[in-house]
Amino acid sequence: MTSPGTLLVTNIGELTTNDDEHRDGARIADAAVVIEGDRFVWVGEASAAPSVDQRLDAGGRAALPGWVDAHTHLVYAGDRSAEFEARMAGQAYAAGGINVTVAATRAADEAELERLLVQRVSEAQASGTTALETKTGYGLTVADEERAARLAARYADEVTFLGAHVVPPEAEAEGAAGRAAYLDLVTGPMLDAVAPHVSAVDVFCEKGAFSEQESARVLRAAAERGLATHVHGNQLGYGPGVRLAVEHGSLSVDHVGFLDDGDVDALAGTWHDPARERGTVATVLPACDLSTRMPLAPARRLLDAGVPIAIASNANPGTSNTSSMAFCVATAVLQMRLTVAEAVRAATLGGAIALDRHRAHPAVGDRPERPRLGVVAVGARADLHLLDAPSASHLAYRPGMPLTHAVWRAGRRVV
Ligand SMILES: N=CN[C@@H](CCC(=O)O)C(=O)O
Ligand SMILES: [Zn+2]
Repeated sequence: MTSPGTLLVTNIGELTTNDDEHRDGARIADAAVVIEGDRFVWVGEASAAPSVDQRLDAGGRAALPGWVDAHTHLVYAGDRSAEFEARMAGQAYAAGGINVTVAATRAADEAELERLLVQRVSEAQASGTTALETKTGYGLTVADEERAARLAARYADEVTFLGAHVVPPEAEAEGAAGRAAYLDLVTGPMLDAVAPHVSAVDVFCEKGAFSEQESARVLRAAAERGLATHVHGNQLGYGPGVRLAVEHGSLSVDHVGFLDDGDVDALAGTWHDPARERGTVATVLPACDLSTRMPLAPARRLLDAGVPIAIASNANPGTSNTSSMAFCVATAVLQMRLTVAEAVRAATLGGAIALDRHRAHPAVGDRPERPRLGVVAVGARADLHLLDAPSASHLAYRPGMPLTHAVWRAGRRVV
């Protein structure tokens, strides 16, 4: 194995691969990986590693797949720290705050919006995020949503259309007719405008946002165009979000703070239903739960019921202004009662499953081949996160500490 650009990272004290073939929670002790181009080409015990042209000694540090952040809202302008401060003084979160960001985002010029997006993506990368999904949803006109989707497609691995975030004020002012006209727009011309840039459609199914019937319409329109779906559901109270996601075969339902037994059973059932190609992931957003002072999503209960979960940051200016996946993982361990291995897996492979990126996709039309994410395995994209720690447990054992030592994304060292 001597082709130029081949790199051996060796003397990895503990490597989390997420590859179930490896014993001990898919971890290998005293491990090494070989990266060639944008892929892993060899993974195993350091003593058996092939010799290659470049070699990096990891000094016994722990390594894991880069974080796969499957839920963010990074295309926006403006600041909502005053709303946050009021919330910490006792005010409840309400969907209406989204419109403050919509106004600031519409007012920003494209270069500024792109600068802000790039800054946020680099910030996420600096703490080990190597793959991320981001959503539109702060434009809410055809032109503003198209602009957000187009910009996002330059920097995110997956882009999701969230025209159904809230009904914007100019439509809300027209009452029921304005609402209906806005839904016509979201499921028609707006969806057509963003379609070249997005792989999925999302809807905020909640009081103050979209009803069950309205949300179902959005999900049907996505399916008619062959797009995958996600649902923001059960965030502020019990509701139909999970049920809708299950009925419509969504890749994930996100937030899931308020679940009854029927919701949990329905999600688990999607993974045992032979009529389905795959099930619906429950994506938990611990930083958002804390920042809105909502109960933490029942991640332990979901896992015990057999529901695959993802942990994501939900980075956005309203409910979760952080892209730190390490913070989310530490919270999931310390407060949601996950083991370290479960939390790390949910923030890497879990995110990849929520985005349908745990498997490789062949090239289609203009879209190049998309390699597997969230695992350290031969053929997967070479996304690797080296910690300044001997074990991944330090992510929760030393919460809040800057543990990112080095990061490779698609074979390129970025940190
Ligand atoms: N819940 C809906 N959307 C975002 C919040 C958006 C905002 O408040 O700006 C979320 O996922 O929490
Ligand atoms: Zn969100």
